[in-house]
Amino acid sequence: MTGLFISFEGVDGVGKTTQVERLRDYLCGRGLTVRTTREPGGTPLGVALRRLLLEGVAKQSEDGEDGGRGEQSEARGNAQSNAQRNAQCATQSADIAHSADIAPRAEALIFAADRAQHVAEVIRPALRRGEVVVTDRYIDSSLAYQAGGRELTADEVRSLSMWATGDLLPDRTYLLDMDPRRSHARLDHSEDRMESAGDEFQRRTRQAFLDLAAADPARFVVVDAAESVDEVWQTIRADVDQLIADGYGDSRLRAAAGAIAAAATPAPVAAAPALASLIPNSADSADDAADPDDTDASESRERER
Ligand SMILES: Nc1ncnc2c1ncn2[C@@H]1O[C@H](COP(=O)(O)OP(=O)(O)OP(=O)(O)O)[C@@H](O)[C@H]1O
Ligand SMILES: Cc1cn([C@H]2C[C@H](O)[C@@H](COP(=O)(O)O)O2)c(=O)[nH]c1=O
Repeated sequence: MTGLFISFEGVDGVGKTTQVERLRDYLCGRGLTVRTTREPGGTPLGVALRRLLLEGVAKQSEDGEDGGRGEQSEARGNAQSNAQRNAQCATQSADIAHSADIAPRAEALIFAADRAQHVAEVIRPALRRGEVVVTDRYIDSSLAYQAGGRELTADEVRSLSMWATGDLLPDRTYLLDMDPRRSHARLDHSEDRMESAGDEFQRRTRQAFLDLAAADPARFVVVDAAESVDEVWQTIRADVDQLIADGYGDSRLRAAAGAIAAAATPAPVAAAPALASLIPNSADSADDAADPDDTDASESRERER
């Protein structure tokens, strides 16, 4: 039996984390097991990768010093000898003291590595247990930021991510959309490496998200994130109620559809069985999500995009 896989997407500060928490509380309150998680950083490996991606790597001066960040001695030694080699061969090398910290392709690979670990360690096991997985960012962030923002090709980034995940896509993606200049103003921390990529980068990223949503209306729901927290939540809640009532997920979710209808309807006792009877029986289609290492697994979530 499969669980239900939901992702939240959007540019920085649109309110994803806020709505992930609302959805978790709502579904937990109805007796479902909900696993909330995020990218990058949903696993111990991911936490280390997140630090690299958001804080960047220490710049090396020509004499090999690491700018005071105290990197591990082995890494420093390697970089130092590179710096020395560069100094001897100045015509063929960039000045590493002033080079960009992470190249776009390297960045895409690190996000994909984070996602591969995340799917293997957290998402697939939870879906196999029939849980609801709610992730704060997933593959569409790579398509929007690394393809839209950094201007790698969408095909490259998609192939990389689909390989990393064994083609696992969410059942539903909520795209919280608003002008990044306004959403960034909501942030109460200093900008990280991605957030400080510039207005034009953020504009391209937002547009890429909107293009992705337009191309896959069955998976995406676009929500106006400039509305209040409550208004945004009401839109999501209405959709998730419908999603569950329509029969996504396993029998526990179908049972929950009755509970949700009961909570929302003044005459719940009569309404719940009627709703349950509308939900298709998915006993023969529901199975494990596809696993790159499990050739017998269902392909219900393996959708080519
Ligand atoms: N609809 C809203 N209206 C006004 N403020 C909001 C709204 N939603 C969230 N906020 C506030 O905006 C800030 C950012 O919200 P949140 O952390 O949920 O965004 P996010 O999209 O997860 O950000 P990030 O991309 O940096 O992880 C928080 O202070 C939050 O309370
Ligand atoms: C998954 C993913 C994320 N990003 C970017 C988007 C954000 O700027 C940061 C993550 O920070 P948050 O506070 O957790 O939102 O990383 C990306 O560029 N590509 C990705 O695949």
